[in-house]
Amino acid sequence: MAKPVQIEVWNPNGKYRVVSTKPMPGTRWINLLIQQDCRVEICTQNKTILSVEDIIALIGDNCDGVIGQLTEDWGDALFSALSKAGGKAFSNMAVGYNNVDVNAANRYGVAVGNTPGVLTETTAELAATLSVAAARRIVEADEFMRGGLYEGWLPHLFVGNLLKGQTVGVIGAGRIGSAYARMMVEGFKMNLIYYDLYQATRLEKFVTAYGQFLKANGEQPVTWKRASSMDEVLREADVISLHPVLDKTTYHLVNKESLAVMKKEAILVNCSRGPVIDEVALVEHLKANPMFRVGLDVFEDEPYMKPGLADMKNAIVVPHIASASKWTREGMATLAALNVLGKIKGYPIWSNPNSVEAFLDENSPPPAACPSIVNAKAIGLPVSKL
Ligand SMILES: NC(=O)c1ccc[n+]([C@@H]2O[C@H](COP(=O)([O-])OP(=O)(O)OC[C@H]3O[C@@H](n4cnc5c(N)ncnc54)[C@H](O)[C@@H]3O)[C@@H](O)[C@H]2O)c1
Ligand SMILES: O=C(O)[C@H](O)CO
Repeated sequence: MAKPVQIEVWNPNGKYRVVSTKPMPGTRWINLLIQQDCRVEICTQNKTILSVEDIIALIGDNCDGVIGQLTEDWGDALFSALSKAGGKAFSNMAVGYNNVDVNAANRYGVAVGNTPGVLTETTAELAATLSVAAARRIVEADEFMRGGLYEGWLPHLFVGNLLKGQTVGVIGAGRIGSAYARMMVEGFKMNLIYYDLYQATRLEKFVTAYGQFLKANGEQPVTWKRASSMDEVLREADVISLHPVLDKTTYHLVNKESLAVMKKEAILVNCSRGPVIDEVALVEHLKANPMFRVGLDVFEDEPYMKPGLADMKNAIVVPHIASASKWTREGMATLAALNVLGKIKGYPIWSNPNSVEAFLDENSPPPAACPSIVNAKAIGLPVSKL
């Protein structure tokens, strides 16, 4: 049994007990819970990643629901503890839920919530930021200036990659991948090639329409192409951004062999999950190809980087901040809380997890529904008709 953990309690006499394993941005998520007669217990322990034992101690012997984090191992042990405590509601404060054993949750009839949609543009904006920063060697140039090394303008100083008219590649053209693709096409007039298991029809229509607009104005139209394989994207694109889910089909999707088919001066960006890239192979590729550049927000062994990565000047590395805007993180907290609250109150599941704006309007009460439950069908939850 882990030692008792530090907690902050809201509405101590609430009928339902909801635990949050981390303090989360904003207060709307707390108010929405306490207004519905929940006692909210927030773990304030100064420990970045809680262990299974820590969370079992938090759950205790009476708990109606838990809001957890992507850094936590939500499997049989935690869902068993939550079920024994009388709880059937869990939500990740994240859209990705590869840290959750959904089959284990199904065995205990626990709903698994996630937070899609609210973080789409914020995440895509960081992927675009890393793309441009890598293309124009911003971090290297900043360090050069701060190091007092600048002696005046030079023709070859920090020459990087032009984006306009080049090809942007997207692996995983879902919500975020499509938003990123549009930013790079509409913002930098790049041509798109994407690979996904499903056709990104809406994205294709946007790019077609933008191309027609440019042509009507006497400019070179942009184009799109759906690749028949991931390698086709890696071979043709100048900038490639990874936005698939992490599952057994995308683990080490980018490896030594796929890196070898990429252009020697290509840019690779990863704002999905670290294990989508074989990071050991990436470090070797960066060492052997100084003109190849990466922008990484996620890492295979977070919070650690594989040996050598931190020394690479052709790598930009940031600590999993792609969804880190105030509005977005407060919205994620709200969606996660409403997933748990909705399950506790017996609400149906929202019919479109790609459109969650109704839950984010601070001036009106949220719909009486769970924004996004990934195993709703498996545990027989009804879908809202709202
Ligand atoms: N770095 C961050 O802070 C951050 C923020 C948000 C999301 N994410 C990650 O991004 C992922 C995507 O989020 P989303 O909202 O766009 O999800 P999404 O479900 O809308 O899109 C994921 C896409 O990946 C595609 N895909 C699945 N397997 C594939 C494969 N083998 N090859 C190619 N494509 C494949 C799916 O068809 C889908 O279109 C999340 O699962 C999460 O892990 C990271
Ligand atoms: O999956 C997610 O939502 C991110 O990794 C955190 O925002």
